[in-house]
Amino acid sequence: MPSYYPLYVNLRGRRCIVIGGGSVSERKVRGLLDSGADMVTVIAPAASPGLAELAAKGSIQLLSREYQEEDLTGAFLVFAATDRREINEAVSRAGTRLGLLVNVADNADEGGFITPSVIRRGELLLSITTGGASPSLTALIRQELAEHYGHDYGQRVELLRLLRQKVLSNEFHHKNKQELLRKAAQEISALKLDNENVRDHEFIDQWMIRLTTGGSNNGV
Ligand SMILES: C[C@@]1(CC(=O)O)C2=NC(=C\c3[nH]c(c(CCC(=O)O)c3CC(=O)O)Cc3[nH]c(c(CC(=O)O)c3CCC(=O)O)/C=C3\N/C(=C\2)[C@@H](CCC(=O)O)[C@]3(C)CC(=O)O)/[C@H]1CCC(=O)O
Ligand SMILES: NC(=O)c1ccc[n+]([C@@H]2O[C@H](COP(=O)([O-])OP(=O)(O)OC[C@H]3O[C@@H](n4cnc5c(N)ncnc54)[C@H](O)[C@@H]3O)[C@@H](O)[C@H]2O)c1
Repeated sequence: MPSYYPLYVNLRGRRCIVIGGGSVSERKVRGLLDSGADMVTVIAPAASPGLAELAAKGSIQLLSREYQEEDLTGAFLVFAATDRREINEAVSRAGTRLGLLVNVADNADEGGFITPSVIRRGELLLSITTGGASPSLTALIRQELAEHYGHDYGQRVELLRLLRQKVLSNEFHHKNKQELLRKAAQEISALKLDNENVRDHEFIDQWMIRLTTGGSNNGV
């Protein structure tokens, strides 16, 4: 079994080619779009209604024909997601020869990367994999984590980003900035939040005062 190196990739401006247009392809395409990919091409003689709709909206380019090797030219990521073993294998071989990362939907070990299950809460991005051992267990764990890390985590992270910018700014002087930031993360992860709080700069200023004076945050 291979072992995997996790990383988060910025796909803006990078061509992602998906060969095959069924339900697996559609899931991968939606994952790409959710990640900010803006150059997604799907190649398949028949595409799912969802993919056709994304193409009609201009979110993806859809080429309604069979795969040819030249399709991989200029790709950054490649997904082999047809229902034909020999096509997926050919895509994987051609892509690997070109030095591209290929995901193979029906034979994980043949490809260069696998796709994890994902939870997005603003900038918080959790990903889970079992390395292909059990995609069903992966989906189950995602469900459990999604309940634990609710949608308010997006706000927590946004607030912590703003606080961190302030704490790290040149105007702010404190002997232990890292300790302050750890304390803020601990306290904000335990706090009840609503949208208003995050936009309110007074709220952040109050936090700054409380953090620097070591006061309790219960009243914020
Ligand atoms: C996480 C998720 C992300 C995504 O696809 O976006 C994902 N599979 C998901 C669901 C899912 N996939 C399958 C089932 C049916 C039940 C079952 O078979 O268990 C379910 C469950 C369901 O649908 O609920 C069938 C299946 N999957 C793969 C094979 C081929 C093989 O084993 O080689 C077959 C058999 C095909 C056949 O029957 O022939 C292969 C892969 N699937 C992966 C990812 C990669 C490893 C992930 C890991 O192990 O952690 C890997 C290795 C390669 C890759 O695709 O990158 C997404 C969950 C989304 C979510 O809910 O969050
Ligand atoms: N990795 C995963 O998460 C996962 C999950 C379930 C199934 N699978 C596997 O993924 C594969 C695809 O599953 P699906 O449910 O999306 O299948 P599907 O039957 O819904 O779709 C297959 C697609 O492949 C296209 N296709 C066939 N020949 C082609 C060619 N020569 N060039 C380009 N496109 C071609 C078809 O037009 C169709 O759009 C299967 O092998 C399945 O076993 C993977």
